Amino acid sequence: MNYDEDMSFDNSAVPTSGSPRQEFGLRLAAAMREHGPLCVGIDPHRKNLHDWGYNIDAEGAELFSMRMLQGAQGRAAAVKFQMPMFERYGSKGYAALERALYAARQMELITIVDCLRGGLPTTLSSIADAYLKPDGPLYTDAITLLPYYGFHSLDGLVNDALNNGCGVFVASLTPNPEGAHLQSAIRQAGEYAGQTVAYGIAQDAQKYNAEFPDSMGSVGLIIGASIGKWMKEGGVDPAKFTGPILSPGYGWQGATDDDLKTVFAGTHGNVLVTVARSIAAHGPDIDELSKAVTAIGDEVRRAMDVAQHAPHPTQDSDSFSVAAPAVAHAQGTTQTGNDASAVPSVGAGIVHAADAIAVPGDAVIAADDVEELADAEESVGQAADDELDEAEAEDSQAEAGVDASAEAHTDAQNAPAEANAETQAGAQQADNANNGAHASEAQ
Ligand SMILES: O=C(O)c1cc(=O)[nH]c(=O)n1[C@@H]1O[C@H](COP(=O)(O)O)[C@@H](O)[C@H]1O
Repeated sequence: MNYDEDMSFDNSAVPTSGSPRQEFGLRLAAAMREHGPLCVGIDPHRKNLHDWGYNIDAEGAELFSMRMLQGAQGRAAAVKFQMPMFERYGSKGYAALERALYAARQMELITIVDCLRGGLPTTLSSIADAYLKPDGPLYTDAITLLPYYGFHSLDGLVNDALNNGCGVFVASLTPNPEGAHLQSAIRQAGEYAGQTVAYGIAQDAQKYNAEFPDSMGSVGLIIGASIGKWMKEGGVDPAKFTGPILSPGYGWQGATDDDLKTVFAGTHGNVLVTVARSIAAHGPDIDELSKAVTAIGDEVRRAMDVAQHAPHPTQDSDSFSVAAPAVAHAQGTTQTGNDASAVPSVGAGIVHAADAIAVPGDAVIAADDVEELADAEESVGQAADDELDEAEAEDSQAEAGVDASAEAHTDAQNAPAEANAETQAGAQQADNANNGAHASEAQ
């Protein structure tokens, strides 16, 4: 089946550029149409660096990134950098991330920096300056955000992102069990009183996307691929969201093709599936990484193709119709040439917490099942926690072992030389990208 022909958002019918506020969604949709819905997670975790025989330092993180980028180039729509895994090395780590971002842009990969920031508007304006402005040191296409000061605490940053042609992904229903407990809590007051925390987040994000109803928006959500059991409690229906959805959890964290098909049934070609460790496990050989990106990309593409053609999981008549967005259009910009007839009608509301969601391939989640599901989730959560503890323990051992024996370890001895060579290649790309950036600034 030709994925291109089956994108629910026929973005070939909309301009590839238009209002800056539309730009990230359009660029990401075009990249997903060309390369499929995979986002390669670049997580230079100490265990990954150790397994690849690299030093656990900024140089190791940069070398790791350059190899992951080469595996992803031309095979995946986007890459996502796990920012704290660079930050841990201080200024050298930031410099490594800056160079990796430049290299990724030169490779025409959409970049997301996973910094999961949140806070009050004054704090966030500095985050926008760092990441979302063309002259920012860590300029990227999109960043991830936490909305737990309230979604509107993010409005200034979201507008900065949109006005600069960038996007954001706001955590909504994350795959960790405690996250589900928090995010499915019922709000006591305010606009969304009586509905879940996650519902209000999704609804507020959707208001921005309603600005461009005929194409994928630029304000995204993070919805874990393994949250099937929590969809009813969470009160968020991914099929009614028209911005991009960044979905971690596939592969290493246990989510399968069936989970993707279930959780994202009826979505619109707007789900970007992040995979990090299941790809890194094939490194450091670039051919092997490339093959892994292609193979996992194909799996994810097939699953999402089924998902987006699955019947909409809920037909609630009380669907919310999203009010006109309370955001201003960028001055002097216009939206042109959208062919609304080429795009299916997309309900812009997000399902109410009390509405049941019929999950294809699974049972309709009924109220009676909730207790049973909660028990099941606890055991899954415990298993996941145990696995994480084990991984952490393994990581500490690995790090202790590597740190102690770094000088004697043959691989570790080889790594810096290789790191230098590749870092120079990355730096060269960064220089070229810099030159390009300066050239375009000069124009
Ligand atoms: O922000 C994220 O992307 C994220 C949010 C979340 O709730 N869970 C989650 O796993 N992630 C990230 O998604 C990636 C998943 O990596 P793997 O589990 O190795 O494929 C990692 O970079 C995680 O930090």
